[in-house]
Amino acid sequence: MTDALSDDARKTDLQELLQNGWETHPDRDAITKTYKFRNFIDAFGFMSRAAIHAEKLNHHPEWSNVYNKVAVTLITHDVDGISPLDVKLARIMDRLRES
Ligand SMILES: C[C@H](O)[C@H](O)[C@H]1CNC2=NC(N)=NC(=O)C2=N1
Repeated sequence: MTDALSDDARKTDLQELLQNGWETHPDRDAITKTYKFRNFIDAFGFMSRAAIHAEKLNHHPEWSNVYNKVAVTLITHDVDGISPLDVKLARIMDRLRES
């Protein structure tokens, strides 16, 4: 169990993610991003690497893949909103995307 993202962290951590291509979900207190890759293998490789981190954190993305795109939504179901775990996983995914 984790806590919802604090008001302070919404002004700092969340803003930083919004500068980096994340968007707030229109209907939920969640963040979304669609990553685009060169091809399906690169997209699936990203998902495989992200999945290992997600499992280690015990925090799992809602995501879908179509060919070279991976659409990600991050939310913490336990708090029905964004928590520090979503910030953590978002940063990891951005880092994996670059490598
Ligand atoms: C019981 C288990 O710890 C919980 O269901 C975890 C697993 N993964 C999770 N993933 C996400 N995204 N949100 C959660 O609240 C969550 N909870």
